Amino acid sequence: MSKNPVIIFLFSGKRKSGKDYITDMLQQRLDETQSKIIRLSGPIKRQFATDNGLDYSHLLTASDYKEKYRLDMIAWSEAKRTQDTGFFIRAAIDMYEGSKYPIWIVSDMRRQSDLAWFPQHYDNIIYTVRITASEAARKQRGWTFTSGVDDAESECDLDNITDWNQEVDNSNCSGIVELLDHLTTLCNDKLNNLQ
Ligand SMILES: Nc1ncnc2c1ncn2[C@@H]1O[C@H](COP(=O)(O)OP(=O)(O)OP(=O)(O)O)[C@@H](O)[C@H]1O
Repeated sequence: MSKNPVIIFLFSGKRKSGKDYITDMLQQRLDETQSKIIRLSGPIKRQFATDNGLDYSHLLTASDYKEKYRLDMIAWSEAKRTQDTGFFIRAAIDMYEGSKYPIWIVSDMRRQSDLAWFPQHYDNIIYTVRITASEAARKQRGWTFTSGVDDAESECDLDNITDWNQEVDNSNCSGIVELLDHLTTLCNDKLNNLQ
């Protein structure tokens, strides 16, 4: 039976806080045969694109295209999730072939229900990271407050959670190397324990 995963990183943060930026850097540091970025939004975007005749690859980029459809995607996915809280999580693990990789990097945690699901199914191997950034930094990266998006549950549901394993300010690059060093050490410890 597969022992995968041995560690799961759950990243969250407001829009343009730098989740993709940091999780990409983390994966570049790790052996790509050992780690996989899992985007919970992946199957949402794929299915939404199929159902609405849209370009799936465009929805994945930090583009105006993604922003244009964000509201509709949120409403559609909320309805699915209400029926089954684990629906998109299981679909994402499947889509990114999680069972092949010991290290999972979930880059877009947005809801308390997602945060509750992982320890229920993968106890003791979860490490949560909250990325923060000042509004000024986020604006510089292209963020503008959008009603219906920035005040929606998908953006605010984790705002009052405080018990993250680690919280990092990504307003500038000062804390990133230290974070990546620490996470890489955690991964190596876990992988060494397997041998
Ligand atoms: N520390 C940093 N230094 C320089 N550029 C950064 C930094 N962090 C993020 N960026 C840039 O800011 C932009 C937004 O970052 P990113 O896409 O990682 O945010 P996100 O939190 O994943 O956003 P969203 O929730 O909208 O997908 C990207 O162009 C990224 O390259």
